[in-house]
Amino acid sequence: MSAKIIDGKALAQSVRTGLKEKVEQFKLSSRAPGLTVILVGDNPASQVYVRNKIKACSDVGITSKLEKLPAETSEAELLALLEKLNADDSVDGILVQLPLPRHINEQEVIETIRADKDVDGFHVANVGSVVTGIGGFRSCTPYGVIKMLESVDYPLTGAHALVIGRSNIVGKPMAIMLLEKNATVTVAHSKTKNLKELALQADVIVAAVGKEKVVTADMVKPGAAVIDVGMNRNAEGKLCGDVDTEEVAKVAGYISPVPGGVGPMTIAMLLSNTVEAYERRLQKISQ
Ligand SMILES: Nc1nc2c(c(=O)[nH]1)N[C@@H](CN(C=O)c1ccc(C(=O)N[C@@H](CCC(=O)O)C(=O)O)cc1)CN2
Repeated sequence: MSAKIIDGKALAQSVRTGLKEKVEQFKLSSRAPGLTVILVGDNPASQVYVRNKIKACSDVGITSKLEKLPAETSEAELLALLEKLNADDSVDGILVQLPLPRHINEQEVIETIRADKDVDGFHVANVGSVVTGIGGFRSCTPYGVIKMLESVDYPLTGAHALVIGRSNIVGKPMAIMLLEKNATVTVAHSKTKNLKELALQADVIVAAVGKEKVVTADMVKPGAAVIDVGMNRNAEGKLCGDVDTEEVAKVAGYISPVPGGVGPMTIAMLLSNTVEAYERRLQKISQ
């Protein structure tokens, strides 16, 4: 068997085209949606991701602003900036690029962003809303994974899904979103003893560990959908995911590669959340 590729780059482009049309309509009667991105310090990967987010905003017509702060910025200074942005009516979405320098408490920062401007979907109120099924912004990476599975009409109802990794921004919300789609979900992590046994039972595997070749061909049930969320560098310094893509593709039914899979979808779903934040705010104002 040779797996079908779930092309995140192409899917992200089609999401962005849809958003662009929406934003053009908004601009005819009102203003464009606005996103402020905050980057603290000079982490090279974060600089690339932030640049890509700003460019993606511009491509779909979202007004974006980048607040670049030095690595020595204190937590109090960052929180004060967030309070200012929370109160600014021209700002629909706020995003603080992670990771933050070690002296800043990430959770404190996330909780300071107004939940209705938290387009990353990391605020505890948004996580809680998604868990209870009452709405809220969805964390962009797992939201992108769901869109990728839906794009190939993967039947999630009754499927056994294995999420490998339990981070707050990917693993845990991923499990909830798969559950919402009526999958039977298992979450594996660094203390899981029988990973291979669990993986062989799975119809869907989402690998979000941050370690090369955590998922190998001998762990995959023939025909399974394998979504790679890892972002690692191999021995040659080349970007790779958590899945041994070349070998797993011989067994799986669907596979999403790194690069060109979940990464572009993370940015597309950020744009989608920003547009949603804008629409919700307009609705509130007109009520
Ligand atoms: N505030 C946030 N911080 C971080 C998030 C997030 O969703 N919100 N996620 C990651 C980084 N990230 C977005 O910020 C991100 C990572 C990777 C990609 C991507 O498109 N990757 C490309 C490859 C890029 C390359 O060549 O280096 C791909 O997979 O094709 C997009 C977004 C942590 N921080």
